[in-house]
Amino acid sequence: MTGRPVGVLLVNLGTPEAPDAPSVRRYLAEFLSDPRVVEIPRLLWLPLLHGVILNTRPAKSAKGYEHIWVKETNESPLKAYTRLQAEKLGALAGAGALGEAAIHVDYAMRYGEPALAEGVEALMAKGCERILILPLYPQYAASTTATAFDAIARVLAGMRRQPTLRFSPPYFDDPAYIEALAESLREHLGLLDFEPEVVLASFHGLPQFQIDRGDPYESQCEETVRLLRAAMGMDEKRLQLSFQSRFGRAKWIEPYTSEKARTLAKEGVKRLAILAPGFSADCLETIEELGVEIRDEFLAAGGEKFARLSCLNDSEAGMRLLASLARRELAGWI
Ligand SMILES: C=CC1=C(C)c2cc3[nH]c(cc4nc(cc5[nH]c(cc1n2)c(C)c5CCC(=O)O)C(CCC(=O)O)=C4C)c(C)c3C=C
Ligand SMILES: [Fe+2]
Ligand SMILES: [Fe+2]
Repeated sequence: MTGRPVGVLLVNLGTPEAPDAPSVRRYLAEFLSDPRVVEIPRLLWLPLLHGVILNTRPAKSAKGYEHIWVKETNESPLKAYTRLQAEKLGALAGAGALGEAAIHVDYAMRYGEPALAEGVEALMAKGCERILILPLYPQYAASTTATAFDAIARVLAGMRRQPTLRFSPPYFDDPAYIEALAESLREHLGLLDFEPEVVLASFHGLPQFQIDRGDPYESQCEETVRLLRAAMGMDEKRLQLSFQSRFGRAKWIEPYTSEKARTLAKEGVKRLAILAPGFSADCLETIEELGVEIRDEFLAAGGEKFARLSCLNDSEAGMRLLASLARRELAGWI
């Protein structure tokens, strides 16, 4: 290892500290107060958020988090997988997989803990004057990618001696991403005791007006699926696309995963597998929403076999992807 150390900070969305209503309330309050996430005028939104949503949603969501909580390490799956991704990427870097420089890897959350400021400061304390910020969002949305960069810029705004930063771009069409998804999909389909007639790629949804205002998110999801179809040799009927996790009453981008699953069952599809290529780690939205709610809807509508396939998480394919992204974005620094 030579030269001054370089830092890599993996950034994910955020997650509660405990599976109870007060912790979920704190998390949702921070998340849903972000004007990048909810683009409704503050004067209308804040009374609704504090008067209704934060009094009802936390208790319901806490039950979901309780189901999926990782008891051994006392953290949510999202945090557990993101931490493992950082640890494993650090080990890969230590073994020279990213190049010859000393590379420190850490992770942080846009909302909640560990905070972005903590992550940047921890890397600086290890001597990193150059830091690559790598948001774990394959597709760009203002509500995820842009708000992470906004928040990092606010962290630096308070510093006398700032590090030099690079921001990693969205990787929706990166061959390493498509190959990791294809490898993971092949492996998981091979483990099933049935052959799905349809594989559904379900992405987190967005309000339609955010797309209308210029978010490239929907077209990037479509491009990911187009490339994954090509890599898998699947056609449009076999590998389909939908959007989940609608929140509130506004129109979100369609088709909705819940409607899609029911429609497929009603059209006679008996065996369905769902993957979530837009999530780099399994979380409430994949384990509970897809694995329980959507499964139940599919089976209730006449489906017979259902499988939810894991996200890339800290799998070998997933780690190869992160190493590939980091190696490319660190070019010239290492
Ligand atoms: C209010 C609107 C929301 C937008 C816009 C939004 C965009 C968005 N979110 C993710 C990824 C995740 N979202 C997660 C949870 C979650 N998302 C919203 C709302 C919006 N998301 C809510 C209210 C919640 C909480 C769910 C609940 O409490 O029931 C998560 C999971 C976090 C976890 O701890 O498990 C992820 C991940 C993306 C990628 C995205 C835009 C593309
Ligand atoms: Fe979300
Ligand atoms: Fe949800």
